[in-house]
Amino acid sequence: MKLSLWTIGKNHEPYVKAGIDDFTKRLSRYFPAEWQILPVPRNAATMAEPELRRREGELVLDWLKPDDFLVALDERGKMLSSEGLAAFLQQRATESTRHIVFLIGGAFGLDPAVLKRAQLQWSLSALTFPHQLVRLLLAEQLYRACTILRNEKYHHK
Ligand SMILES: C[S@@+](CC[C@H](N)C(=O)[O-])C[C@H]1O[C@@H](n2cnc3c(N)ncnc32)[C@H](O)[C@@H]1O
Repeated sequence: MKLSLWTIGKNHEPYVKAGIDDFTKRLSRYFPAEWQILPVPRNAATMAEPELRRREGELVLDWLKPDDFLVALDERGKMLSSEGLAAFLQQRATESTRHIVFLIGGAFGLDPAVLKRAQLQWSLSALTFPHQLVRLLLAEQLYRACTILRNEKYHHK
């Protein structure tokens, strides 16, 4: 099962890049994992928020393959414990999901059409985080979930 981590916007900022690289490398020991940074639509600066969200949404829907399992990160989504995330990965692997796409939205969040396409809308917290920090949290939480699945010493309760 492959894990893709998609985000819209700029490259990883240096203040999070080292951590993202580290956790993504660790995560790759369990599942093939890669980042995809989708480009911001042209003329984004001149677009109103709903238009930008819609254009970004079209891009995402274009990139997705029909059998991709989409997890949209959204603060209004379902909250999971780390054990819950581990159970989710286990279930997807058991059900022979080939590819999970974890999607982080741009500055104005995700388009309703993308949220509708998602099989899971996942909230990390009721707080709103900047998308650069969400990248780091996502990589770390996926790695943590994998260590839980393998009973490895990383996650302490
Ligand atoms: C700056 S936030 C966008 C906030 C936007 N105003 C909204 O209401 O969605 C950028 C992206 O980071 C992710 N994000 C931020 N906080 C999050 C949270 N608590 N849980 C899950 N994802 C979050 C989401 O994918 C969001 O689209």
